[in-house]
Amino acid sequence: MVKIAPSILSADFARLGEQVAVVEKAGVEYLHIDVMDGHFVPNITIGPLVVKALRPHSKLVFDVHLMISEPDRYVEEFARAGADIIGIHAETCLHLHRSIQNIKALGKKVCVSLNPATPLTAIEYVLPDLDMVLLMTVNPGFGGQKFIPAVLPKIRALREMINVLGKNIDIEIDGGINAETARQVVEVGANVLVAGSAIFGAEDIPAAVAGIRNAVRGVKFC
Ligand SMILES: O=C(CO)[C@@H](O)[C@H](O)COP(=O)(O)O
Ligand SMILES: [Fe+2]
Repeated sequence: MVKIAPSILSADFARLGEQVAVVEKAGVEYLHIDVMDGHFVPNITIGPLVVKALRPHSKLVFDVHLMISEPDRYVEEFARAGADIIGIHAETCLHLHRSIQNIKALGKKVCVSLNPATPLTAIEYVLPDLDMVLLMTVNPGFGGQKFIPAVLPKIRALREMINVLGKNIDIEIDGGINAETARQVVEVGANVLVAGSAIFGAEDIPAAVAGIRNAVRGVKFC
């Protein structure tokens, strides 16, 4: 089943708790939390304090997308704050295998993210250790950017790699997802969809969630 992960980057930060409750009630599975440091990406967002503040108010799976340099320095703090899945960028890790093991040792699910230009070979030898791979379909740093269709063959190639392994590894797609692009990425093997502006930017948030859900209903990897 396809999971929907609204990104709070496009939420109203002055009413964050309320907005999380709205998407939770709309039936999404994950809450996608974008952490940016102004160094790895040209934007600064939030840290573990916000994760900790939201945790008692939501039962959603907290999917923390770390877009920060030297993520090893912070993973323990995010784990303690209430992250369920911790995602690190391969581009930020000098010792990717070690960083993955650090997250696993904290008892958290581990995700490795790749920018649009980073090849799948960056994760080839660690893939069996991962719970999820996040493929960026925009350059990281901002919500509301245009989907990069050149990533579609990369999604398909990753699904084929995972099928060969015979393991249950999720493929999460992040950037420019709406009802139309959601369908395109699910057709080539994605099963977790991040959507920020398409959900929190909508007049009717539950209708936007339903629109994405309906667009991918019954769509099979082909
Ligand atoms: O990680 C990021 C951006 O770097 C994302 O999670 C965005 O927040 C997605 O926003 P939309 O493209 O869906 O508006
Ligand atoms: Fe993200």
